[in-house]
Amino acid sequence: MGKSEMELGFVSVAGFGGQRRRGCAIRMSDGPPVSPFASKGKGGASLEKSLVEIEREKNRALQDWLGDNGVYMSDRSGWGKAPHGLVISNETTDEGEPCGRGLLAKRDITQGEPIFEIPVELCLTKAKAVEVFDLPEDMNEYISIAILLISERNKGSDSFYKPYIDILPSDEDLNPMFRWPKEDLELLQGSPVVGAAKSLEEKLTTEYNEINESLFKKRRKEFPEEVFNYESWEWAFAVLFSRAVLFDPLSFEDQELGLVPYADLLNHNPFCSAFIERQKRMFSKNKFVVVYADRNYNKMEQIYTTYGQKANSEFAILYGFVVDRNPYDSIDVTVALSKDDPLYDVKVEYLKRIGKEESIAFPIYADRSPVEMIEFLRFCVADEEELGIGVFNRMVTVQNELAVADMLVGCCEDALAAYSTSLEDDNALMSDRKMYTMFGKNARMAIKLRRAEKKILTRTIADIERRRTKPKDLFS
Ligand SMILES: C[S@@+](CC[C@H](N)C(=O)[O-])C[C@H]1O[C@@H](n2cnc3c(N)ncnc32)[C@H](O)[C@@H]1O
Repeated sequence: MGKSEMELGFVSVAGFGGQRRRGCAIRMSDGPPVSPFASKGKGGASLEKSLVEIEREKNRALQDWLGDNGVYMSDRSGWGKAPHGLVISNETTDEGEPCGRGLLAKRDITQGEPIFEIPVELCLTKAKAVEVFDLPEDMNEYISIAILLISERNKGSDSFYKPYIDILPSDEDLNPMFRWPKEDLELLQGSPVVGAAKSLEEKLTTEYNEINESLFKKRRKEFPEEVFNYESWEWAFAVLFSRAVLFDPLSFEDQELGLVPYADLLNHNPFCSAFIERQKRMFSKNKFVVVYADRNYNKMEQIYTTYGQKANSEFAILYGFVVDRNPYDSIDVTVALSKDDPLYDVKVEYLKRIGKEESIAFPIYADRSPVEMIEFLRFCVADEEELGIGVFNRMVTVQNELAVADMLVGCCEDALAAYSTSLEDDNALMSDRKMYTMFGKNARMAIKLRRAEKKILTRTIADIERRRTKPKDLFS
């Protein structure tokens, strides 16, 4: 049984008005970060009450549905079972940002305790989709589950999954970066994340067009255009990217993608190690998805999971949020052979032979640069003699090591110069809390993300400058 990692965006954006800063329009919200359930204006109190009540009813319906379908939801201990220990909160926050629903401990929970167990039959998987729609066996898992999800949402009250579908974020509340409007992406001018977000959107469009031609149009009765259109396709993928779990990721044969009702209410904490496992039971052919507590939790504490050791850019693109305290944050920096290098042709020829490009993007972190990048840089800056040594996994010569430092500093400086704002500008924007909270959610995430990237680049430069006097220790 391998660890499963949530691959995962919900976001509610209130973008009104506008402010210009160095050519970038920043959309403002009409107030501080708000929960999707908060109300505004006259008559707000009663509206809020009813919205809150509606969302609570959805939670109750989900919990009843889980109980009716084999999940132990009782408040009492059962045979070998502790009372169900969770309650759904509709208004969780992290770093001052609303996170939507989340799961809280209803009682003290002990480290290692199985917090809940969901029968695999309740999960939405490719196998289910193939069963319902007779889809081609070789169809991609994401596409198969997206088709099932769109179909179940459209069934409304007739869907077995209704209580689950009802708690999924709506189209407006689902705002991963690949769905951001152009003006929000402009706030990230210079960041490599913009290209990545656009490329994901293009990929989704291409895939939709292909499936539309090869399946939907050919089986129109089953896949009517008013249901299986690009809007629902994008919604389904945004749900999948932000909520699906990969079971048994380490086993090529057993790994499987699935949406796991209830488990997908767990929010992300980079310091959490709680994992989601699919297990087989003794004396039963049924499998369960189990979540274990990674530590002791006090009553009313939020229970988290980890969505994996991802960079903020990945969280933004797939889930629509960014975390400041992300120890795994990185930024891709592209390093390349110089065309002015007298040995350019020889080096390109060599790289071709070993199947490498002459320009490669590497992730750099606040506290380290990848060994492979340093090796590649040593090769890129090598003179004829150094090239003859042919070993780049350690310092070649002092001169070569210092040339690597120069090149890396140059790449980081170029990357910093590409943004339309400086780190100081972003620090000032974020430290003015009143102003910062007035921005729409996308704008807040964009500022947070570009600031985090600039911090990594600035730290890398400072670190190299500090170590320059001891070339042997520069990259060892
Ligand atoms: C798997 S769902 C978790 C349940 C979700 N909060 C809901 O309301 O259904 C993932 C989504 O929760 C939100 N989220 C999870 N962890 C977060 C965090 N640390 N900060 C901000 N938003 C978070 C994001 O919108 C993300 O796309």
